[in-house]
Amino acid sequence: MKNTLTANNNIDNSVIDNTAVENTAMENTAVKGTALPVITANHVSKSFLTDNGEDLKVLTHISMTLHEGEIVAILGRSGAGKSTFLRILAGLVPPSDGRVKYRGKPLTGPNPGVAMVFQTFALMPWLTVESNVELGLQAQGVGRKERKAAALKAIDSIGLDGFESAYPKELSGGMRQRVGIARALVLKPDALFMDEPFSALDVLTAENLRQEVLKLWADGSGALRSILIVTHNIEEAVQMADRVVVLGSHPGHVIADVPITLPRPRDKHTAAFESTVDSLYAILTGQADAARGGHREEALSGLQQMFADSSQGSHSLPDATPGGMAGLLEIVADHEDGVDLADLASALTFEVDDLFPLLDAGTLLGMLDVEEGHVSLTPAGREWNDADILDSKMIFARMAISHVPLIRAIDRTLRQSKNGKVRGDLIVDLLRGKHNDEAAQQQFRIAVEWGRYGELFDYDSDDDTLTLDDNAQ
Ligand SMILES: Nc1ncnc2c1ncn2[C@@H]1O[C@H](COP(=O)(O)OP(=O)(O)OP(=O)(O)O)[C@@H](O)[C@H]1O
Repeated sequence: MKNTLTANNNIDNSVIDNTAVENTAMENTAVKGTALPVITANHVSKSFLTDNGEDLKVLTHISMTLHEGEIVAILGRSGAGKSTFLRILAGLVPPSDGRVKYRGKPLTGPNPGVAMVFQTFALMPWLTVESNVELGLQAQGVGRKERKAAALKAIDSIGLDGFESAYPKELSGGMRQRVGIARALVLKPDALFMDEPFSALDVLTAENLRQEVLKLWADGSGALRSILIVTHNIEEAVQMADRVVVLGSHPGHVIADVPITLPRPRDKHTAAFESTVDSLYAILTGQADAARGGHREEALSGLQQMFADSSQGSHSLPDATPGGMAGLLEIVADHEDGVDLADLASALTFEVDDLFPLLDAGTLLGMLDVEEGHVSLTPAGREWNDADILDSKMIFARMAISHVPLIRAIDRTLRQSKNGKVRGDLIVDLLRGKHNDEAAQQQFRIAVEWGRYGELFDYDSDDDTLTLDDNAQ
């Protein structure tokens, strides 16, 4: 289902507001309807065969178009299938279903209009900067002289002048990624694909490089035309993109396609920027909430059913500790009317998406409300925050049993067993019905942590036994 925002006037689903765009980037910016499509995806789906021979559906019915001169960000949580989608558009992986076209022609192999920049730079350590940048041209059979001239120009354009003869190991992370970008630019691609290009860099370096890429895109030289960037960083998406395509998970699907009409260059510290970040955050978390809603109507019957149900919808317990949640609630409680996510993140000097697991855990437990990027305590959250240690454990246990199907399932399994004991492996095996091995172990670990904190049950890893806590009997 498509998610449309109307509350925020910086985001709408109409055409881009031309008057709002202040810099020369406007010439470059696609005004959809007039700009030609460069790459189109039509109902693209993708499944992978897992080691145990099952089909893992990663993407389902994704349609989108990248227009000439446009910057599009694909935003989604880890595992949503963003990189897989990018690789399909680049022609590096075939879709299981659906079609990709480049300039109107169906793709049958690597996309000739695309050059990629990777998170991990992917440079050849034995080659100099110049040779790394020339690689793609060499593969295209471009002559030596021409290759060198083009490489030096690309090196210069991204601020690497003077480093032509250096080897990757002599460069900082930021400089290495500049080489990665130069290597893509030298090919003069119709579309530059960037897969989390700044996420391995420190905050300041990432910010500088983002600005330089935007400058190059806007300078009218034609070095950079369309850009497709994959990111899980909402602020990055808002800073860079004309349009943000938000992917939901399991399997990856489009939940929103949102034009960003903020004037460029964009200032992160304006109210308009922050409210755009908040609105996108609401789309991402709204998706999680909708999925979670499904749990509450479940009628539990039988062990297998209990665990199958406990893994449905939201598909996993967020990896957050009760202590971490308590810490977050304490900070939110300092603000009587709640606090904006962006402010909360910046007060903690983290990025908004770093808070996801804690926020998800708080909302899952019914302790936090997150609406349109504004976080506040629910009455139960306030009660938990104000309680002394003993009461706080009881409140946590109550909320976990009523809101978290997996905790409820373990609690019921223990109560139904004659001696109040159950082997951990049994629970992990049941969880494997819905999760891969690693995720099943992780879910078990988180459930034990939460169950222990609420004094519902305990786990002895030496003999792999879960037991009902004395207080819970
Ligand atoms: N070649 C493959 N074989 C099997 N499964 C795969 C393969 N490539 C990706 N996957 C699975 O597809 C899912 C989506 O992966 P993908 O890397 O596309 O997600 P993502 O949104 O880019 O995540 P992240 O932000 O963590 O990189 C994951 O569960 C991953 O394990």
